[in-house]
Amino acid sequence: MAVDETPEADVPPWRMLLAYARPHRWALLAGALLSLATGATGLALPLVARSLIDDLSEDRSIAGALVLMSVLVVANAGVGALGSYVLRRTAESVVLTARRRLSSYLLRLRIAAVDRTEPGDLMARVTSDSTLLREVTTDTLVGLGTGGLTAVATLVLMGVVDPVLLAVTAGVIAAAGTVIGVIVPRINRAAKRAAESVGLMGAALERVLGALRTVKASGAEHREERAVHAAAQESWRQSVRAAKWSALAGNTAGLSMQVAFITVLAVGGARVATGAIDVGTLVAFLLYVFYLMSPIQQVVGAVTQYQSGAAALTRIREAQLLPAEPAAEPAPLPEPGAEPAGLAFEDVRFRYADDLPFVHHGVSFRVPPRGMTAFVGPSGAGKTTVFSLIERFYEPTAGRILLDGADVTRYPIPALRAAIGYVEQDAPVLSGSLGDNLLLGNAAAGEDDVRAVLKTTRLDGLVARLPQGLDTLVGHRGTRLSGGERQRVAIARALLRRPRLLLLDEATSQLDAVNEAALRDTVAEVARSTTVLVVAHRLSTVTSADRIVVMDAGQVRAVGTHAELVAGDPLYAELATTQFLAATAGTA
Ligand SMILES: Nc1ncnc2c1ncn2[C@@H]1O[C@H](COP(=O)(O)OP(=O)(O)OP(=O)(O)O)[C@@H](O)[C@H]1O
Repeated sequence: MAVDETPEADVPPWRMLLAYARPHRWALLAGALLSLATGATGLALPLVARSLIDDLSEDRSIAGALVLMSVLVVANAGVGALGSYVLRRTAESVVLTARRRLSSYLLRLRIAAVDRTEPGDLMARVTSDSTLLREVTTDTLVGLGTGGLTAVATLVLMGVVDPVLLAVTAGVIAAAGTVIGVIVPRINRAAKRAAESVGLMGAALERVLGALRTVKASGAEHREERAVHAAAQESWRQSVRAAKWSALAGNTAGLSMQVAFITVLAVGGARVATGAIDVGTLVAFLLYVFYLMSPIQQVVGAVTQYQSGAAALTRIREAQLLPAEPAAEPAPLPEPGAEPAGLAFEDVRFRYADDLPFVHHGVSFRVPPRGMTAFVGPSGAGKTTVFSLIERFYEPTAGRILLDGADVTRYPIPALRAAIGYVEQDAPVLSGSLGDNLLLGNAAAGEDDVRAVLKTTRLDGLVARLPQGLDTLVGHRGTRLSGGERQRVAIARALLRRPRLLLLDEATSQLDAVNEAALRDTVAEVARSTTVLVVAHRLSTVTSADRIVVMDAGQVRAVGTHAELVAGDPLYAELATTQFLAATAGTA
């Protein structure tokens, strides 16, 4: 099953719904047929009732008609139950299809797109918006199909019984249809706003729960609580508004059928009096009017329910229109002993968005395979951005990035990333176990590899201390670990990928002196067989680097060794005496 079907911007929601339903069309058809069979057994009841009345008035036995009626009632209940089970099951499958496609798509979103969205809102699109498709599938697709067909069949039978009374009924239905036509757009607007508010509530909650310590430390619970409550309140208000209009539409349909009933009774009574029709025909017609109520309600329900589904589908489509990376199979990780990669930036210009200033103004440097290169420079100089561009989280506006002489855009993204181990500055650790975190980038890593990497990153002591060892749960974002442990987990994870190119965005003050020294040795060891790039904040890192790239305001201003740069580059000399020494002072 293709999961990467990106809907075009102008695809109407109903076509999206059909696309989601397509894989389940046979089950849907079976459910619809069962519903129709339920309707048909119900539809036969008035005819049997008429023959029962005829039998009565002509003094014939009614036993046969009674047995037939009982059979129809039982069949109606049995087939009805089976039909509704099949439909509910199919509706859940449609929701599952939508959730799978959307979640797969979200995982492929470009980082630039994610930068501009709220994760909580995206989450709401997968969780709550997709749920709305359940009712839409049963109520709209099937309701419209079976309700519509049943209504048409009923109207045809009514026409056979008495065309005049049918005309009366149709007139009343048309008047009600006009009123409902005015109401429907209002339901649509309210449903859309309600869904948006649920998204806002998700975003507000994610914002707070994702940084609860900061919120508490800032004493901002009440303010944040207000934001969440305001979104919840708005969702309530809009849902109530949608419910009000839906109820009005439903009642209009119900009322129209009662009006039709009374009108048919009056007109039909007159026709019986004039002898145009007999009482049996009037009773049969009235039963049809009564019977028509349910499919008409079903059709109106389908139309009103579709409004919230359309709102949800629009929001799902919005998410699927965000730019994503092409779908591709994961690439195999490098073989042990694979050659390290050379890297070059050629006059790279880059800005994070069209309305933002340039961050890189023509960055050029060349890093040979093997060895360690440190990137230094003032905060905001664009060092981390170098790494983001190598990983192709973003694409340069101009210039080229070459890996082993080939433009990085020539590699499939998974193949490019398979060659890279990346340790981000804030050393993110995912909720789950310590083991899950280590194997995140290389699920196939063997026990020996894990043991060796735990030793190099000095995590072996920690794992031995923990009663559950690698199965220890680390909490949301690894909050149950210390900052230094988190960083070492992130490094261990990157090393287990056997990278040809290791990108290490050094945190400023996460490691103690012992661990820092150990890590420096590890990185130096790795650099003997791998290309290592470090955004360096510590003097110890830069002094052990083979070369240092000094960046300032989005450009490379100098390249050299520590001694060369201290002597030759005033900015570097200043950084060396202020920033690096200050950063290492606490850990020395
Ligand atoms: N995702 C983003 N969207 C928009 N602008 C960004 C984004 N990430 C970084 N920037 C901007 O780009 C500039 C360079 O950021 P970068 O993280 O590369 O700096 P840095 O040299 O690594 O700084 P530091 O040493 O403080 O980590 C900064 O001015 C920052 O505001």
